[in-house]
Amino acid sequence: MSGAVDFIVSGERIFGIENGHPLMSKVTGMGCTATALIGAFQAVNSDATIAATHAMAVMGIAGEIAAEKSTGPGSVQVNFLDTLYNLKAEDITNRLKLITS
Ligand SMILES: Nc1ncnc2c1ncn2[C@@H]1O[C@H](COP(=O)(O)OP(=O)(O)OP(=O)(O)O)[C@@H](O)[C@H]1O
Ligand SMILES: Cc1ncsc1CCO
Repeated sequence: MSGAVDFIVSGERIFGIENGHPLMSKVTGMGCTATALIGAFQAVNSDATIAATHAMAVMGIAGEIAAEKSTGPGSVQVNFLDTLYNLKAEDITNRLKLITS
């Protein structure tokens, strides 16, 4: 379930990702983008729950970096793609807001 907090729920395990930016909800197709990223992460991680959590962390962190560089939804859309392309491991370690149950 996506939103201000993304919840990844599977059986007994619940993870929350508190990254992202409200402007992301103003860009049509961000949900589909999240689905595509989750699919890509499934291809390289046999733990589907962790793969989805990692994907949403990258989604949210790229989204908040993009939004910080933007003046509205149009620039968020373009900056999101560039931020994803340029994302560094340190961006994830510095910004990750993970909630564990
Ligand atoms: N208020 C918010 N704060 C932080 N991140 C948000 C917020 N709203 C949405 N997001 C982020 O935007 C991304 C897309 O989620 P959203 O809930 O907007 O999808 P959606 O409505 O299904 O999208 P669409 O229908 O446009 O494809 C997620 O990564 C989510 O974390
Ligand atoms: C189906 C669809 N078409 C444009 S946006 C959208 C929702 C997926 O993000």
